[in-house]
Amino acid sequence: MKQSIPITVLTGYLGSGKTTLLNHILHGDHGLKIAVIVNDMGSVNVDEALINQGGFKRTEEKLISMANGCICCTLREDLIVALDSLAQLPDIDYIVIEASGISEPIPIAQSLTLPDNPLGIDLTGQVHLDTMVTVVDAKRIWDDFGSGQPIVDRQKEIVDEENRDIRDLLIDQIEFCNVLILNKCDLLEEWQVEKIETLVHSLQREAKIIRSVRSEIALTEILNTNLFDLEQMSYAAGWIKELELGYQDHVPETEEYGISSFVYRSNLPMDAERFNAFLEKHFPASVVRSKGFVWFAQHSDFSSLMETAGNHVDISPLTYWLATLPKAERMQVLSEDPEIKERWHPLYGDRLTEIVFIGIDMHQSGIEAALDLCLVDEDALQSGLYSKTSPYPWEVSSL
Ligand SMILES: Nc1nc2c(ncn2[C@@H]2O[C@H](COP(=O)(O)OP(=O)(O)OP(=O)(O)O)[C@@H](O)[C@H]2O)c(=O)[nH]1
Repeated sequence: MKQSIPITVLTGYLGSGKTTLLNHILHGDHGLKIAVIVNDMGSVNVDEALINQGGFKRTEEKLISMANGCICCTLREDLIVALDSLAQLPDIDYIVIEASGISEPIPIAQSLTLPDNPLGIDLTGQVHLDTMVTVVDAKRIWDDFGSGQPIVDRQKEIVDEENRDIRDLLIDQIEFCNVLILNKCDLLEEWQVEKIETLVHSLQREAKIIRSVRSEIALTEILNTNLFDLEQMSYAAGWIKELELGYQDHVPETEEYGISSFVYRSNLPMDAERFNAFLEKHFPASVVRSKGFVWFAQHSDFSSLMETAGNHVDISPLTYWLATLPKAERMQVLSEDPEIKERWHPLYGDRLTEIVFIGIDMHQSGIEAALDLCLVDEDALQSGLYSKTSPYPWEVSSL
């Protein structure tokens, strides 16, 4: 008889280090054939692309991407269907689910453990929840709570459901897990990490707390741990509350916290200096997380990955545009991937800027207008009359 497949769920706030951890797992020396479900709230699943870049295809493992919603609410049924279909595959040893950064962990655990969903699919015996992991950005916790009011006092204050904010989501994610990874410890001093560890421990007494940099932890801490125990977890206050409310009554984060997302797209390139000035001087505080691919006029042969998480900005060269590859190679990829072919621009090929913004009460049109001002226009591009200077000292050979 086929054995039930264990599942590890990775939750954690936007930009905490879940994808970094997932890539660490996929490159790990565990000998497991792992299927992965990646969930992104925006309509473009950037994580999926990054995981593919990270060598996922090489391992020929199974990746299911769920975008434009959250597996704890709008995509909950899709998650159940996906797990049901993965369980039918003959050679999967393990499933890792990366939840979107705004997912609440309890409804996800519910979907995996309770047989009474509206689809009538009973996952019991096919898959089981092995470990709930929460990745926490230690720097963010420090900025949000560490230097000011103690986190436990804030928790006591949270009595009015109408006034829940992002910090409550962070607390929910901290509270409901078996393993808590305190990531980005490199961004704090030792005494600060100690303080944060104490604060987190005051909220979460059961979970194992592991400090990390770039989510580098021993994989035995989060795979096949057998730590998830439904009965024990049922004592968690939030879990009981959700159970009482029932399956359908989970309030989506969009309503609960005023979170929204949109994708900025352009077929024209960005001017690197103007884009950099936007990031450094005019980046709106309402954006909690952004992530995407940028075409820079000054670095036109390859795409760049830009991402922001809180106050941190990361921008780096990623990979050559298909349009720059030799014709035979390009035709080969295009014949295999009709989606790229469909989006192919007659002049610029697959070059495109595509950035997902997730934030709270964002002024979308204002952000779009600011980004439009960074574009190099068609005439300048055609004539080559645009600034060639860039603040990014990238060597093409490093790709
Ligand atoms: N300094 C520092 N940066 C880190 C660390 N771990 C991850 N990062 C960076 O933080 C950013 C976010 O990391 P991700 O792994 O994409 O975070 P995520 O939780 O998957 O983000 P979402 O999918 O948007 O929720 C990236 O730029 C990472 O390179 C760390 O330990 N230290």
